[in-house]
Amino acid sequence: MNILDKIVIDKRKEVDLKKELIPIQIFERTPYFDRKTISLSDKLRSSQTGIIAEFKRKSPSKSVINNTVNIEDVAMGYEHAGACGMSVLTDEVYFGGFLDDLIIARENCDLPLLRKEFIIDEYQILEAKAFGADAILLIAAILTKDEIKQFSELAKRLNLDVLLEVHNEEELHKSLMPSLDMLGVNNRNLKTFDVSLETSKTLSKLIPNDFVKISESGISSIEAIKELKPYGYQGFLIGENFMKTNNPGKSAKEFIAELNK
Ligand SMILES: O=P(O)(O)OC[C@@H](O)[C@@H](O)c1c[nH]c2ccccc12
Repeated sequence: MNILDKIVIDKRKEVDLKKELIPIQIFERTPYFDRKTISLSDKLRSSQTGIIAEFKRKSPSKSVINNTVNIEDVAMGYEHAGACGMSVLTDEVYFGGFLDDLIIARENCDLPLLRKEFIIDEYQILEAKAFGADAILLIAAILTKDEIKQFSELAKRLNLDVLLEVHNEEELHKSLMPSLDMLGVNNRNLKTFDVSLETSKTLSKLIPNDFVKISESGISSIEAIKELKPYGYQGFLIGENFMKTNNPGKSAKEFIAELNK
């Protein structure tokens, strides 16, 4: 069994338990549920740099990345740095994140927030809205075509943007549909952890231009971004490169300033 299969099995158990503890109707009565969201895809379309900076404490491929910084400081730091959006990992077991991180980020910055989660149930989409997210991630590798359609249409009804993540041609073909806003190519294979920017380059020409294209993972230099831009990428999702430093906001600021030169 690969790591992705394992994550999905654990996630199913987690979501089933949560559903018993906190019924879905509670989310509809929370203050953020009717909040006017900020569109990440719109911001990326008009951005020069397109950096989506991620808050990630640990990962299955790297174990601990940063256990000391707090999310308040990082959310403020990423906004001050000029990031276009912020991605918040909410999976606890494998990535050391919490759903509360989303609320804390929401209270400390006005960036569009992407809930980075292994979404396998509509419940998690309502939860994302209640906890202040502006966008959700859907991972093609763990969803059927029907699920992608059903989940993305629900997200649209809640005014959440949808980022659909693919890693190969087959996943891309089953996923293209109008209810998606952004198409993300993950340079990291979630089953083997191999990272290659070539994945973004090869898949770019198969993504129609009505979707905002995002290159995800393994981006650690200005050169990488300059290399990817000609392939039509408008968004760049960067986690570890910022989070491995003791001041992720500061390193994002330096990176974005360099990119703007
Ligand atoms: O830390 P990196 O290599 O810059 O990667 C960030 C982000 O792309 C990565 O965390 C990610 C992309 N897709 C995911 C799906 C689930 C969990 C994590 C991810």
